[in-house]
Amino acid sequence: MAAQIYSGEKYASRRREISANLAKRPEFHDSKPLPFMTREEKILESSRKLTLISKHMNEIIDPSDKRELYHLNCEVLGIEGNPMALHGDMFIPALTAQASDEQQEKWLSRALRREIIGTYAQTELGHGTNLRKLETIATYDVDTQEFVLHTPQITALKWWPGNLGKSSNYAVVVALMIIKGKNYGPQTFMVPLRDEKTHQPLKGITIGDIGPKLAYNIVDNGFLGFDHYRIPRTNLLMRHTRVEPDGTFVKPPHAKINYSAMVHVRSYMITGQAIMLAYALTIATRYSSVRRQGQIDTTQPEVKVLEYQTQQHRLFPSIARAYAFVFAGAETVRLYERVLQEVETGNVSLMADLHALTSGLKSVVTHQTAQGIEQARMACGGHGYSQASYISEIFGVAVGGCTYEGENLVMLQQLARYLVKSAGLVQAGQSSKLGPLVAYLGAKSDSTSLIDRTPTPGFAEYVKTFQHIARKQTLKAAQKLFGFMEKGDTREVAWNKSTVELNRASRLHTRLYIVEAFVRRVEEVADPRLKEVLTDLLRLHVNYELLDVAAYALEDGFLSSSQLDYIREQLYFYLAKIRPNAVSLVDSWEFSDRELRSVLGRRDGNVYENLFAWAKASPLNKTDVLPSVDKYLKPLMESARASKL
Ligand SMILES: CCCCCCCC/C=C\CCC/C=C/C(=O)SCCNC(=O)CCNC(=O)[C@H](O)C(C)(C)COP(=O)(O)OP(=O)(O)OC[C@H]1O[C@@H](n2cnc3c(N)ncnc32)[C@H](O)[C@@H]1OP(=O)(O)O
Ligand SMILES: Cc1cc2nc3c(=O)[nH]c(=O)nc-3n(C[C@H](O)[C@H](O)[C@H](O)COP(=O)(O)OP(=O)(O)OC[C@H]3O[C@@H](n4cnc5c(N)ncnc54)[C@H](O)[C@@H]3O)c2cc1C
Repeated sequence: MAAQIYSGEKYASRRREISANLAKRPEFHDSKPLPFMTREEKILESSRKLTLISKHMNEIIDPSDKRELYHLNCEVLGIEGNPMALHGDMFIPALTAQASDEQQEKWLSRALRREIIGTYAQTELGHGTNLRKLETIATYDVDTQEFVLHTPQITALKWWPGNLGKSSNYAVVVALMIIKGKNYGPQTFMVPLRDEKTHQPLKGITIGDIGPKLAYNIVDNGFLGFDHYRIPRTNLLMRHTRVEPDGTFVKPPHAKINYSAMVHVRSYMITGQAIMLAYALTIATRYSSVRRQGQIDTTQPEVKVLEYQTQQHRLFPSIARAYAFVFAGAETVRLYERVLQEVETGNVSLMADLHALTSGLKSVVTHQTAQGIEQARMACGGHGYSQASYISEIFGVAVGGCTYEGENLVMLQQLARYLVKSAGLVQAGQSSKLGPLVAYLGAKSDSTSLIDRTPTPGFAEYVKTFQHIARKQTLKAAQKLFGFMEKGDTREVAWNKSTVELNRASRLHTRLYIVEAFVRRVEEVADPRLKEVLTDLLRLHVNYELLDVAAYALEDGFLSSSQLDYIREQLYFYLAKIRPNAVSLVDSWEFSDRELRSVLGRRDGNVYENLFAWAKASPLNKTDVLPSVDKYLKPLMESARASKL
């Protein structure tokens, strides 16, 4: 099963080897539990381990293999980030996709050798979503052939970029490019921030950390201001866009080609989110198979809480989603790598499809992941609320994904633009022009769903039902938009009046895609035992997801209430059928205890002993009487006692 999750036996077994190697190297392990450390201690500890990784990486992994590096980072550094998180996630991808060969020789090679540390500085105090209204300006000075970076007002301060505050000495900065008074929109520049030897900020740069956040606090998200700060013309990233010495602008082959670093993260983060969801479910499912509370048969001992149907309903659909997301994530990464290669040859034809797909997936997956993690926390009762479970940190890190790389409701609208165009083609009788991701929009629905109308409905009946729902909602939302426009609204006003419906269409389209990705993967599985378990999980998935969106199919009679009853019964049947395999389904992700960092979710199942040992190690228990008691509580009690006398 691990080979299914990790798209092949090779990587699955490499993960095991890497974990086994690290188990023998105590210097790579957390020196104490992360929840017992201050933010400063965590950053120090993470930097220590980062240095070890840089020194010994070649002995443990193939550093050219992104996935091996990712696993090494998960084991050693964990999810709370590290001082070079953005260096790998965005700085290097931005240089790879946007720097010219010459620029890559100068900077990318140094970045890859970790001679310099960089980040991606785009968002500002006043603007994150609307990139065209960024306020940092890069004005071209033809005389000196330099760009002058400037922060004209407080809202123009860069704000949020990861590792900008304290760790990075370079950044890929996004600024509005002005040449001879003309605004050429957001462009990307390579900008030195700190002296390479002293790490002091360079003259003209104001820089610092933005303070603690909900989670992800090892990362020093930062602020950055420029005071007429000059960089050479050749620091504009010029793989696709160019500015000649005389200020002539040479257009890229696609207007949004500079957004590639964002598309990179959106493509990879689907897998990252699946893994965080699986972390939380591993903890909650293991704990639920140890925790005993209450009885189902009063003549029998107390049961494991995993026997309760409600507990299964709380956890198992999310287990299925974690599998579905990791399968969908593998597809997005493949498409991203393909588009990256094609763009290199000047072919930008798939950029719009990739952008639409990743915009929808990032939104739906992060939202459902956060929901699933929070349910997993609640499924652990009181102990879920303790940081010993580590689920609150997993939640905090994962839920950030709803905001970063494009606020979810905004990104759903990006997909909606694509769907509306596709609906326009259908309306114009040009369905043959629809791309493969939306070809279903041009098909005709059956009059009713065939679920429960054939002896054993296959996945095709479910897929058709999801297609019917997504198609109906897309065409309806597009019609609403077109209707407002016909009545005289501008497109923008009409759009704003239709966005709740349009975003619904985007979600339904994306959920259909996720179901199809799951079906595609299960169909490929050859091993019959594995296929049976995955088929059960997929059946749970399709029934659960369909119930969740059934209102759309009930309202036009595509599904009847008796079919809905059938779907509910199927769901309950598969909850029970999956129960014996539930622990194996989460164990198949093969997370080591070190990677999971959860006292509650350890493989040995000794929950109570482990919790007690953890509590005893809490910094508060170092002494029996705290200074706060000596200083305040004792005098308070003493004076209360004295006044009674
Ligand atoms: C196993 C590995 C796991 C790895 C896991 C990694 C986890 C990493 C963890 C943590 C890292 C966190 C790092 C976070 C970083 C950041 O947050 S960086 C900042 C991100 N910011 C955003 O995402 C901003 C969102 N806003 C936008 O993207 C844009 O403003 C916009 C909303 C897309 C609008 O852009 P713009 O105003 O320029 O657009 P318009 O002029 O209106 O044009 C819209 C048309 O452009 C098309 N478009 C937009 N983007 C793209 C694209 N990228 N590619 C192709 N086409 C694009 C869009 O479709 C419209 O086309 P149309 O007119 O034909 O409809
Ligand atoms: C953990 C984390 C890490 C980050 N790392 C980085 C980084 O490394 N580099 C970087 O540059 N940035 C980074 N960011 C910033 C992040 O990309 C932005 O916060 C994000 O893109 C959202 O933009 P915003 O903050 O401007 O939200 P806003 O756009 O102000 O959103 C506020 C509300 O307005 C709504 N809204 C906005 N526009 C529209 C619209 N057109 N239609 C309808 N509703 C709208 C949103 O849906 C939301 O409900 C990070 C953020 C976080 C949380």
